[in-house]
Amino acid sequence: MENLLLPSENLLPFDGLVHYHGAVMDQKTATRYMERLLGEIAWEHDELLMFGKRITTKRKVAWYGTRPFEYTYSRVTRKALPWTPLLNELKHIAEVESGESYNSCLLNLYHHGEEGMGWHSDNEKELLKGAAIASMSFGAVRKFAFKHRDTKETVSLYLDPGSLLIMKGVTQEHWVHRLPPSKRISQPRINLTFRTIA
Ligand SMILES: O=C(O)CCC(=O)C(=O)O
Ligand SMILES: [Fe+2]
Repeated sequence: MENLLLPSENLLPFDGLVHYHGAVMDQKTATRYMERLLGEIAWEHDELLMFGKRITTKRKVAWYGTRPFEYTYSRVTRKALPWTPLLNELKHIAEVESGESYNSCLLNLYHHGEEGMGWHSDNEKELLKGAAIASMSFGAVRKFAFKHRDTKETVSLYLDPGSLLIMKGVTQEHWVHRLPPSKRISQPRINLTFRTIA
């Protein structure tokens, strides 16, 4: 499926700014980065507290920072792993494309389409409020959706390998987003969100 969108267009009708840049590298380069990310990142199953119980996610995650930041989500505190040359290359691409800067990166590995992420916003207290978040995707094409907290309006698009999606302004205050599961997809996908810890 095609997204006929220009990066200059805001995908949201109001209350935030979301720009889809599409692929920001050629597909051979994107495939190479997918392989390197699979091999070089310290992937771990995520532990969450849900209804007071400790649960382990099927998807794998990793969190890296340019400094040893601490970050708490779903009541679990984590310390950022030390920055790597690979992440530096990808952060540079995200910064040049978006004209913004970042100091940390949360990575998610979805082994196949049945793994996804539920509705949430990226509004953890450690994040610099209003700062841009750059989402870079590799591997399987997956659908990504936004839903307005009050009007329940939804906006969705497909995220291609090597693509960049920028969320900024008041987006996280008014919209939640998710990666819906899809039974038909058997290939893995990796997503990186470059963020700014205050
Ligand atoms: O995998 C994605 O595209 C979304 C990831 C996400 O929303 C997050 O890490 O907060
Ligand atoms: Fe998110």
